[in-house]
Amino acid sequence: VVGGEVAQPNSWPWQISLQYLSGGSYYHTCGGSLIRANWVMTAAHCVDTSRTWRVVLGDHNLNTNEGREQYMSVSNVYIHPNWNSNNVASGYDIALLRLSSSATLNSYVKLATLPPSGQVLPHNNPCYITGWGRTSTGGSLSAQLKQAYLPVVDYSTCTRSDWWGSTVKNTMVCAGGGVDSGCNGDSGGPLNCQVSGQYVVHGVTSFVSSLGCNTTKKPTVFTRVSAYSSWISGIIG
Ligand SMILES: C[C@H](NC(=O)[C@H](CCCC[NH3+])NC(=O)C(F)(F)F)C(=O)Nc1ccc(C(F)(F)F)cc1
Repeated sequence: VVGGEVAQPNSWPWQISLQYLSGGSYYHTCGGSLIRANWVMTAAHCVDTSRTWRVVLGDHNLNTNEGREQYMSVSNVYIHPNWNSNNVASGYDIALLRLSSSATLNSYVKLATLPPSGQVLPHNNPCYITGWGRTSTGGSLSAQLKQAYLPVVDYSTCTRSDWWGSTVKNTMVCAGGGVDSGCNGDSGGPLNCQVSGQYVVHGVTSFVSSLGCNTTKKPTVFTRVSAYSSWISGIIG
C-alpha cells in the first residue's frame, strides 16, 4: 500500500497473509480474505505456481509474534478455470484456497462479508485497500498491515483512454487513481467497501500500472467479487 496509514491492529479481521515456503522459511507473497472458517479467497496470479503455502490469520506485524496469529496449511487450490497467467487484462484473477483445518473465529479472526451477485458500486463509493505490500514503487514490504482510502472509480471513468482504456473489463473494480494505491504484495487482498454502514469485500487486488503503483489515472484494479458469486458458491457450497 502506497500512502494511507498503518491500520489499527486486527481492524480488518478477515485479512490474511499468504506465505510460501523457501529454504526452510515462510515468506509473505500475497493477501487474501477469510470467507469461511476453512476457505480463503485470493488472486489467481498469487497461486498459479506450485509451492507449499500457508495462510496466517489474525496477524498485524508480520515480523513479530503477537500471540493472536493462527497458522493454517492449505489442502487445495482452486484457480478460476478461465484464468490466463499471460493476460491479467482478461480478468478471472480469483482463486479459492481450502484450509486443512478450520480457523478459530474470534475478535481477531472473522469472516468477510461478500457482496450480492452482480452488485456494482457507484463512483466514489468509500473503500479501503488493506495489505502488507510495498509502501512505494520498488520499495519494501510493510511489516505492519496498512490501509488506504481508495474510492471507487466507475467503469465509464476507468475505461477512458487516458485511464485504463480497454484493459479494464466490467468484471473488475477500479479504485483510487491518485497518490494512494495498492502495490506489489497487496495482490489477492480485499477492497473493503462501505455499503449500508458495513464493510463488504467487493474486490480482490489484481493489478497496478507497470509504470508505478500510484500512477495518476491508473487506479488500482480489483477482481469484482460480485461477478464471480456463482463460481464461488459452486466451489465452497
Ligand atoms: C508490475 C505490475 N504487477 C501487478 O500489477 C501485479 C499483478 C501482475 C500480474 C501479471 N503477472 N499485481 C500487483 O502488484 C497488485 F498488488 F497490485 F495486485 C504489472 O505487471 N502490471 C500490469 C501488467 C499487465 C497489464 C496489462 F493488462 F495491461 F497487460 C497491466 C498491469
